[in-house]
Amino acid sequence: MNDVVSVTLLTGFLGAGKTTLINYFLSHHGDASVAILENEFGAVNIDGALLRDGENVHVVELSNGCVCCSVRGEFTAALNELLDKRASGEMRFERLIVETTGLADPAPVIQTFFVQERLREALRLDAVVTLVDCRHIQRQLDEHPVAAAQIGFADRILLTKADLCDEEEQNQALARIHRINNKAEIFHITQGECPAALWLDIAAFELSDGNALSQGFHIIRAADVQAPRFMPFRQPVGGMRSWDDAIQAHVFEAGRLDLKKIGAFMESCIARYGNDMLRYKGVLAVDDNPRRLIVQGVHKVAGFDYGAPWGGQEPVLSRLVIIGRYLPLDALRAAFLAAEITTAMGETAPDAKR
Ligand SMILES: Nc1nc2c(ncn2[C@@H]2O[C@H](COP(=O)(O)OP(=O)(O)OP(=O)(O)O)[C@@H](O)[C@H]2O)c(=O)[nH]1
Repeated sequence: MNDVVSVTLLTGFLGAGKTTLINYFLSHHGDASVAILENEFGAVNIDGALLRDGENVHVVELSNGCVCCSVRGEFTAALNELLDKRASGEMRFERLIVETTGLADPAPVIQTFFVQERLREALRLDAVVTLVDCRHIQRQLDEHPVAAAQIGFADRILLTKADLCDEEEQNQALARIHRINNKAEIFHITQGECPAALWLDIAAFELSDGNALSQGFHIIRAADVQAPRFMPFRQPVGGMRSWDDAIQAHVFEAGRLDLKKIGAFMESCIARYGNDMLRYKGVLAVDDNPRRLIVQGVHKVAGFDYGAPWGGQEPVLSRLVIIGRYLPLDALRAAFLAAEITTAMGETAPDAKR
């Protein structure tokens, strides 16, 4: 086993496709020996549950805050713990992928790898890889400065969801990305389909200036414009920057849900509040379906898919996390609960353990 662990910092705004990319990698590299540090903004970590398992795939979850600010100490502790377990043989992994929350500023996360001597020696930051949602990036850049920071720090950019955009929209997104960062190569990917060689072990962090690697894949070279170089944000005096207070993660929980009712709830919620629903994802138990219903969305683009069956022992619990702002929470919570299946006696269905 190599002594130094190669680290990929995977960033990109909420819903850009980070987990999808990791899953694609895992499903095509069954022998992968990898630790994945998953950071979620909300208290409930849905991504961890959506990642594929593997013998040497270790998923560590850090929830309830961003590794760039509120749980930064936990992040350092988690890195040290991973190294301890690797040294003792309890865990085997050759590489580490850190998936930040979609709201994370990469700068303090990058710093973490250089602050402690032990981390500096045992970990090598290979690249900051940023996923950019072609469909939503203009709006994200207009409304959230951190989206620009994520693009600005990228050694490599993977442009997702171009399949949802026409050519003009794609060109506009590219031009804007290029104005922020004109050094990172940009690759189109759809549904995470990306050869590992394009984002893992690319040694782009240290050589990021002037070391453009051409892999002969679908490379988009935006015009060679003179653009201002990206400048990182300054930390405000007196502490860490925290995110716009208006943005919060909300968790909705219930037992089994009536598919028609929850479908109608989601539809009306997205139609009315989609603009303020930055990101939502959920694992739901519906009707008497033995499989989980996975809900995913960014603003008004939503997807529903049946995932793995519920395990025999685990409580059947429907969970929806919405990261949003200005949402009428009480009304939404009541409407969500109203979709719960009840017995003739008015009680929730028997396996709805909460
Ligand atoms: N149409 C389309 N959908 C995509 C693409 N890539 C990802 N998605 C979908 O976008 C949604 C969000 O993808 P995730 O991989 O969960 O995004 P994420 O960046 O991990 O999200 P957060 O962890 O919440 O920030 C999912 O429904 C994906 O299936 C793509 O290239 N095209």
